[in-house]
Amino acid sequence: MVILETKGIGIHFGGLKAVSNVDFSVEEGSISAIIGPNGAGKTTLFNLIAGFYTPTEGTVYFKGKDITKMKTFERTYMGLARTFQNINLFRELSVMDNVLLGLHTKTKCDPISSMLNLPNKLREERESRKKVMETLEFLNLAHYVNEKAGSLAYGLQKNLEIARAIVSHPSVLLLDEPASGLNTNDLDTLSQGIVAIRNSGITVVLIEHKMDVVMSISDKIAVLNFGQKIADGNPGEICCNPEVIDAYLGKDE
Ligand SMILES: Nc1ncnc2c1ncn2[C@@H]1O[C@H](COP(=O)(O)OP(=O)(O)OP(=O)(O)O)[C@@H](O)[C@H]1O
Repeated sequence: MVILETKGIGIHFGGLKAVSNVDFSVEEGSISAIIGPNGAGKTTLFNLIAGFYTPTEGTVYFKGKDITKMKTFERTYMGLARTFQNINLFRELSVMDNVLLGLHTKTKCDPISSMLNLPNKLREERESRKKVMETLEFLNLAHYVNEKAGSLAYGLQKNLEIARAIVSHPSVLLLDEPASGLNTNDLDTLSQGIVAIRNSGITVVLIEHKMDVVMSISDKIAVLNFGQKIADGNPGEICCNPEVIDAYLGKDE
């Protein structure tokens, strides 16, 4: 079943067609990748899907519903989560507090209960902390729960961003270049982590330049070039597609 889909989606910035007429669909329970050269429109496509940009053409569907005009937070509430290309943590806050922030869209307590520390507020906070600990354990971060986010090594900070995005157990996780800046040793761990996330029931869509990661874990790959989709298929189909080789794989990235 298709869980996420764009039909004819596009956005123009002045005269620049950053994304143009892109049909992109994601099967529930899969890992999909979006690849393409620098400036091809990958992050812009994510921004259109997540609601950071309003398209100048086309439609976005999530769980069968037209979400094109929905606000970002409404999409998050429906179960669409994302990470950003650059690390976007609260460096002075603890690992626990950073991940707790990822739950704020799902907590139900009203402000008065919060101020008065009413029992339902306390219970909710206990449950939230338990969920955070489970997520940290899942991503091998439990050991760092009380550390400041900014004090963690780069690879752990990237993992922490993923923890914050998945703590509310979204239906779809959009990962923007999760492997950027990681050393070769960390790439295998990242790939295993992404597969484990998918196996836990979260559909994953990633933008990635590291071809080893893309080819080893993706069920489907879509290729963008100059804002347009030039190919999609499984890794075997993509890596021998002449247009893809010409546009991307043949270049040194
Ligand atoms: N808000 C914006 N205003 C104007 N131009 C933009 C904006 N956002 C993106 N662009 C342009 O749209 C094009 C696509 O950018 P985008 O960041 O989506 O590419 P990308 O494929 O993600 O590249 P990279 O792999 O380098 O991250 C680029 O030419 C970029 O400069």
